[in-house]
Amino acid sequence: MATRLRPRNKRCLVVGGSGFLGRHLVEKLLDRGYSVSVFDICQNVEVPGVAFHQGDLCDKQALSVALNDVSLVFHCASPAPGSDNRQLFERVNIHGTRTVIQACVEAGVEKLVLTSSASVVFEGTDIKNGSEDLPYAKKPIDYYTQTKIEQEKLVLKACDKDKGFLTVAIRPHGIFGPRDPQLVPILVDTARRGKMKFIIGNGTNLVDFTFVENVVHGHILAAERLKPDSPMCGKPYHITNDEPVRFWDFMSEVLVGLGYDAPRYHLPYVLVYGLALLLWLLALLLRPLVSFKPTFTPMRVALAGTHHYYSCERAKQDMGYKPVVSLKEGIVRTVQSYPHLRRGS
Ligand SMILES: NC(=O)C1=CN([C@@H]2O[C@H](COP(=O)(O)OP(=O)(O)OC[C@H]3O[C@@H](n4cnc5c(N)ncnc54)[C@H](O)[C@@H]3O)[C@@H](O)[C@H]2O)C=CC1
Ligand SMILES: CC(C)CCC[C@@H](C)[C@H]1CC[C@H]2C3=C(CC[C@]12C)[C@@]1(C)CCC(=O)C[C@@H]1CC3
Repeated sequence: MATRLRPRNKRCLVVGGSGFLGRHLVEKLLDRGYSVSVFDICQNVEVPGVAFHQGDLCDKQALSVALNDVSLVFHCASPAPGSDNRQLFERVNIHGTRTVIQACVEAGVEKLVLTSSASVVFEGTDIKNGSEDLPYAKKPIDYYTQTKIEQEKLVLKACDKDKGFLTVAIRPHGIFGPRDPQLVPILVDTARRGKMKFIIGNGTNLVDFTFVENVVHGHILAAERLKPDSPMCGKPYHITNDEPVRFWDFMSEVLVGLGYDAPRYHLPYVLVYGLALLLWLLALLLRPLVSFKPTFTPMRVALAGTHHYYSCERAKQDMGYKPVVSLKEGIVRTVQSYPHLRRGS
């Protein structure tokens, strides 16, 4: 069907559509017959049939051009969580999201689906089968989490049935899959530097890792089920694989799949967390003189040594969500997609 003939509710814009999740979302939307445009600060590849708008989401004018005749917006742009740049996070995740909301309202967009994060409730201590009713983290563990909280609040508060502007937030956790720029590449880099020999803590902590196609499925379901009379308006939803796994079993499976040794020796969690905190402080203090980025940040150590898995019961009930790819299958497909990261290549 020619783009201009598609019904208005099938015309969408993916803000952050050049990123890992964004590109998978764009591909699935195209498969499902949507007319798709992308707005991103950078263009990694050209996707046939997709109009690309290059710009910063803090620039309302640039956004407005991209929003012309669009009724559905997915906002999945964010600076990389590994960055330590507080100003960048505040500018993009808070002020930028405010700009996205304003531009959407002015352009007459009907639905805004935000990619939030399950980490908005994570404070570095155990979460077991956490529901969406958990309070936001009072002491967010880093600037990324702090600004994701503010971003989610802004989007959910903007939901206004009377004005015909509906919003919803998807909270994925530990997304992995082909083309992921962080989880597998960081893991392999750490292994290649001989630093993946140790298990932090006793190794029994359960976490969620979510295959990217399940996250995409959750976003599209949310967009399609979001209606003025649905319970979804202005609500957050966990989207996971619904198969919590031991953090260190998951890491080991990926490492072994790529030809590396699984970590074996245990280190006490408190010791590693303390060291990571010390290194982080040192990096902060020395920043004007020398710049170094520790691999084991307090956030990563906390994620590696605690339970953090979430219930997606609400998504099942309100939007009929069910993962479409199992964890086992997701790991196989992910490992196959990284031939260049195999040991010896
Ligand atoms: N990767 C993960 O495990 C998880 C990710 N998320 C969220 O999912 C979303 C997507 O994450 P990923 O695809 O992993 O990240 P990514 O880094 O691959 O993609 C983010 C995209 O946003 C774009 N972007 C950044 N700043 C921008 C700006 N000022 N204006 C326009 N575009 C801008 C980037 O160019 C990039 O293409 C993010 O909101 C992230 O917070 C949530 C939970 C887990
Ligand atoms: C060096 C090792 C101890 C850990 C290597 C793997 C990590 C890079 C990843 C394990 C869990 C991942 C994760 C995220 C990023 C990559 C990991 C830390 C997020 C912080 C990405 C953004 C979110 O919203 C939450 C994610 C939680 C899990």
